[in-house]
Order: sequence, then structure tokens, then C-alpha cells
Amino acid sequence: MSTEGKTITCKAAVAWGAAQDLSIEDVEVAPPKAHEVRIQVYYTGVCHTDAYMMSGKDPEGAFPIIPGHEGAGIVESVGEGVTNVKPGDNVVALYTAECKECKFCKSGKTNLCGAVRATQGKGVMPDGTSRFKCKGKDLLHFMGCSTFSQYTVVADVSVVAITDKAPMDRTCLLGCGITTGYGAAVITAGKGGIEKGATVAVFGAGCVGLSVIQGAVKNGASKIITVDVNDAKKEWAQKFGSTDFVNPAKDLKEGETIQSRLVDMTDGGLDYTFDCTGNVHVMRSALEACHKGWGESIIIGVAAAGQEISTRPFQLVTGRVWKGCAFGGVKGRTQLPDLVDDYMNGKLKVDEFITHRQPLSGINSAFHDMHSGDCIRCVVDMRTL
Ligand SMILES: NC(=O)C1=CN([C@@H]2O[C@H](COP(=O)(O)OP(=O)(O)OC[C@H]3O[C@@H](n4cnc5c(N)ncnc54)[C@H](OP(=O)(O)O)[C@@H]3O)[C@@H](O)[C@H]2O)C=CC1
Ligand SMILES: N[C@@H](CCC(=O)N[C@@H](CSC=O)C(=O)NCC(=O)O)C(=O)O
Ligand SMILES: [Zn+2]
Ligand SMILES: [Zn+2]
Repeated sequence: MSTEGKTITCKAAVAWGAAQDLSIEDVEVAPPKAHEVRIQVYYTGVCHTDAYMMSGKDPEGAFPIIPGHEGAGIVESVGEGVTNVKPGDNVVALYTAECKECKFCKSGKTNLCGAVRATQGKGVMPDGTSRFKCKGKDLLHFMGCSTFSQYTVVADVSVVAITDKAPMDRTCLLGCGITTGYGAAVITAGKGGIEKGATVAVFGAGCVGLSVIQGAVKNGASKIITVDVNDAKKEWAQKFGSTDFVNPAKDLKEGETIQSRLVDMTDGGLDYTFDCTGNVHVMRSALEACHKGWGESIIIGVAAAGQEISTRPFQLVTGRVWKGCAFGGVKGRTQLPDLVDDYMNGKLKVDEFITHRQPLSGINSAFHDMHSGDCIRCVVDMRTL
């Protein structure tokens, strides 16, 4: 029996308040309005940014909310005026929308899109209302995705169709972590990606950092130094093509800083460094490890609310550049299908990132998994309770 136009009742993991475990609830998901898409979510990854918001530290976080933004599924129905996807399409939800019409999209300078960002940050759909209800209360949407629900509603500009040949328990990870790190290396760094022969340092070898390494390898970097406080990440980094590893908690001599060690290892500093930790002190080290005159440091990590970065302005006066990116600078609707093709053609590693799996009922365990040192990504099967 068709569910089109009807409210669907399904299970979702709800965050009722800050710093609380998620609660599996029956939620009502209203049909999509004009320019909206209702998706049956098959798989979702769990990202540190979900944990950050659930902790209550995200200035944009509010409750009750359905988190999750790294999801893949199948379009169940579409609202009036939707032309980019149709029922039955395999899709990935996009927390960085792409409308192709706004000032940002038309600029050719950024992947940030202005179409739905303001309402997305308030946890509602573009018309200012929610599609989720539980126990008579409206629930907020998260990052325009809310992939911790078996059914979700997103704006049409926040979804991309991909080939149905790609396994959704893998493509979900292209909704955030892998794309973010890879894109930072092949799109954001420099003038359209790391140049062949460049030297690179990656701070933090989680899903995002390993993806930067993957992008640096693809673009022909000559040296890729991984910096991580967890020695177990050395093997992971090598597996993705990193050439050197430094543990700043253990490997530094007296009087040495991580930046001075890296400068010594690279004849004056790196061409590119990437912060994939979210630690503002690491961000400073990453900038100061850059080569005078041209070294560029890209901030990817999300720092805790209230944190600020600092350095001596002289670092910038002498030519080092600080920049950052969301979703790696990738335009989701235009570029994600190509990344999926790369994965299908064996040119992009995705399977390798999956270290843990959980059913929807185990979603709180997925967060515990995430915080264990041996987890790169945990994929949650949304159809298994
Ligand atoms: N800008 C964007 O669009 C996006 C940003 N993010 C953000 O990127 C960051 C990284 O995400 P993810 O890869 O999933 O995170 P992980 O926690 O999996 O990886 C971070 C790694 O950095 C290590 N680390 C912690 N402190 C230091 C330090 N002082 N020096 C060196 N290494 C350190 C951690 O070690 P240990 O485990 O021992 O702590 C861990 O191995 C997060 O802040 C996340 O919120 C994620 C996706 C998109
Ligand atoms: N809402 C927070 C900032 C959180 C943040 O930086 N989000 C990243 C994506 S992290 C993904 O896992 C992002 O895309 N930022 C750009 C954006 O437009 O949201 C705050 O208010 O500080
Ligand atoms: Zn994320
Ligand atoms: Zn736009």
C-alpha cells in the first residue's frame, strides 16, 4: 500500500535533551511539502559532529531533536515541484545543500549554499516548521538531514541521487567524513587541490584525517606526515599512504614542539597542513608548521563552543595562509555522484573506514564505539532494531 501523501509512523533515535542518551521512539513523519523529499533511511554513519551537538555545546543545537547527517536511503515520495529526484532513487542526504541558484552557488568560489542554511541552523524545514512529531511534540531536524530516523524529510536541494549499484551501507559515509577529508585535499587546498610533489601534514587520523591522506595520495603528494596522539593510528595512516608518523605526546625531544619537529623534517615547513582534530591548540601548531611564504593550513575540525584560534599575526604576515572548509568544499549535487563512481571503480577507498556496525537499537553503543580508540566509523543499520 502506498504511503505517498500520508504520515508515516516509524522508529527514530531522539535526543530529548543535552548530554542524554538517545531514546528510540515512535515518531510521526509528515509527507513532504513542495520542494521537499521524504527518504527511507537505510544506513547512517555516526559522526563526532552529532556527538558535539548532543553534548549541548553546539550553539545551534536545540532539543528535542533527531540527530544524524551521514545517511543513505531510498526516496519514498516527493513534494510538488521536485525534479532532481524521484521515488525509488537511491540517495545521499546533504548537510551542505546545493541549490545552484543562490549567490554562493553561482559564485564558483565556494560549496556553501545560502538556500536553506538559515532554517537548517534553526532545526526546521525552509517553511519554518518541522515534519517530525513524537508524543504530541514537534521534534527538530538536524543539519537538514536527521538520518537517525527510519524516514526523514529533507529539502530537495539537500539530496542527491546516486547509482543504485552502490551499497548504501558504504555510500552513507560519503555524506560526511570521507568526502570532507578527501575534498579538503583535492578541492579546498591550494588552487583546486594539493599539487603533485607537495609536502603535507595531517593532524588527527580519524575518518576525516585518513580521508585527507587518501586525497593527498591521489594528488601525488611527496611526503605525508601524520600527527596523532594515538599510536594505533600509525598503522591506519600507513594503510592509506602516509609516509611518516609523529606522536606529539611521546616522540618530541626536550625543547621541541610539534611544529619545530615538522619544520625540521621538511626543510622549513610544509606546503599544506590539515587540522582534523577540532583542537584549537593543534590548529595553531598546524599553521605554524607551514612553510614561510606559501604554506597553507586548512581547518576541518569542529572546535568546542567558545574556543578561539590564535597565533602571532607575523605568521600570516610572512605568508602562511589559514583557511577552512565544510564538507571538503564538495558541491554535493554536482560532485558526489562522481565520488560514488570513483568508489565503484576502485579509485576511492570507503569500505576500509568501517570498523563497527550497529542496529538502530544499538545506536547509543555506536557513540561508545566512536569514542573508543579503535573506531574509524560505525555504520548503523536503520532497518534493524
Ligand atoms: N568541517 C567539516 O565539514 C567537518 C568536520 N568534522 C570534524 O572533524 C573532526 C575530526 O573528525 P573524525 O576524523 O571523525 O574524528 P576522530 O576523533 O575519529 O579523529 C581525530 C583523531 O585526532 C586525534 N587527536 C586528538 N587530539 C589530538 C592532538 N592534540 N594531536 C594530534 N591528534 C589528536 C584523536 O586521537 P584520540 O582518539 O586518541 O583522541 C583521533 O585519532 C571532528 O572535530 C569533527 O567534528 C567532521 C566532519 C565534517
Ligand atoms: N553549528 C556549529 C558548527 C558546526 C560545524 O562547523 N559544522 C560543519 C560541518 S561538521 C560535519 O560533521 C559545517 O558544515 N559547517 C558549515 C555550516 O554551514 O554549517 C556552530 O554553530 O558553531
Ligand atoms: Zn559529520
Ligand atoms: Zn545555493
